[in-house]
Amino acid sequence: MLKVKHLKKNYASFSLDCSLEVKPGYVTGLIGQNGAGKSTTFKAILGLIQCDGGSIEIFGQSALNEEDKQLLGVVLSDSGFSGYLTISDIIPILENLYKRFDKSFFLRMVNQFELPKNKKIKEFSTGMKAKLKIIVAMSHQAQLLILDEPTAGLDVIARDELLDMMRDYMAKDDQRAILISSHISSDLETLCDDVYMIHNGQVIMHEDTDVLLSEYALLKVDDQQFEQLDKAYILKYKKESYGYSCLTHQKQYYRENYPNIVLENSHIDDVMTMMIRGEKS
Ligand SMILES: Nc1ncnc2c1ncn2[C@@H]1O[C@H](COP(=O)(O)OP(=O)(O)OP(=O)(O)O)[C@@H](O)[C@H]1O
Repeated sequence: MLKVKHLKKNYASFSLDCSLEVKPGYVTGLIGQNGAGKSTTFKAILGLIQCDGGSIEIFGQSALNEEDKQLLGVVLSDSGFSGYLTISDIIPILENLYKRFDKSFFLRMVNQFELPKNKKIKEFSTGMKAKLKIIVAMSHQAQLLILDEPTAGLDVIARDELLDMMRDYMAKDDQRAILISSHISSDLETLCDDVYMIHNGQVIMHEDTDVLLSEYALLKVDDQQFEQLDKAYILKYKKESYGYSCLTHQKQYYRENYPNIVLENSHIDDVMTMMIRGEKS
């Protein structure tokens, strides 16, 4: 559905070189620190900024045509309707923009999230604006959703509701897909099928979320255990006050061969931190 190969964008003090793929039926996450290049990647995919190299294939083509734009739902941090409009004002705009705009779904979601229909959007709270953007992106039965930090600024309950909404959206059609970025790794862990980690404009890891959660682990070892440890399956290690923490993608190997070592299940945040701050073994 979306294939990005060595997408390049150069700014004065930043260079992006990103490859990723989003398959039909998949929710793919893009995770990275502030300034890692997530928004630049999303904007380049959408043709909103000029690329300096690489290729993008979206819906089997190298550029988005008008027809394909109907198949796309987008949330960007700096996108949205004029703050002077109300939800009632934007309904006819959406009807005009999208052939498959589903007004009853849109209104159902607006009611579910208790968004006021006749209040100017500029008077909405951050969370209300975020909810409206996602509802708009989902209301025309798009095949691919590209969501840059859609849950930013939302409280736990609202985030949960929106994650459920994304799951429902996926469940309705097995050819749909979502590319989503988030700072909140728990969102990605429960929603995404696979995750790309981006750092300084480079993809430093791509893994299925199931594998990440079931086969990756942190070993906590003292200096002596570290010396004796087979490092064949240690991706990164970091010096700690007690010795070392080591990231492995072969939890079972260390569980079987080093039964006395403390082994902690890792979360996406741990893996990300180790991949960025750890030393290569
Ligand atoms: N128009 C621009 N001109 C110059 N530099 C830019 C421009 N847009 C982005 N950058 C730089 O590119 C880098 C990546 O920015 P980007 O917005 O893609 O990061 P991000 O991963 O989305 O971060 P965040 O999570 O903070 O939104 C940053 O160093 C940023 O300063």
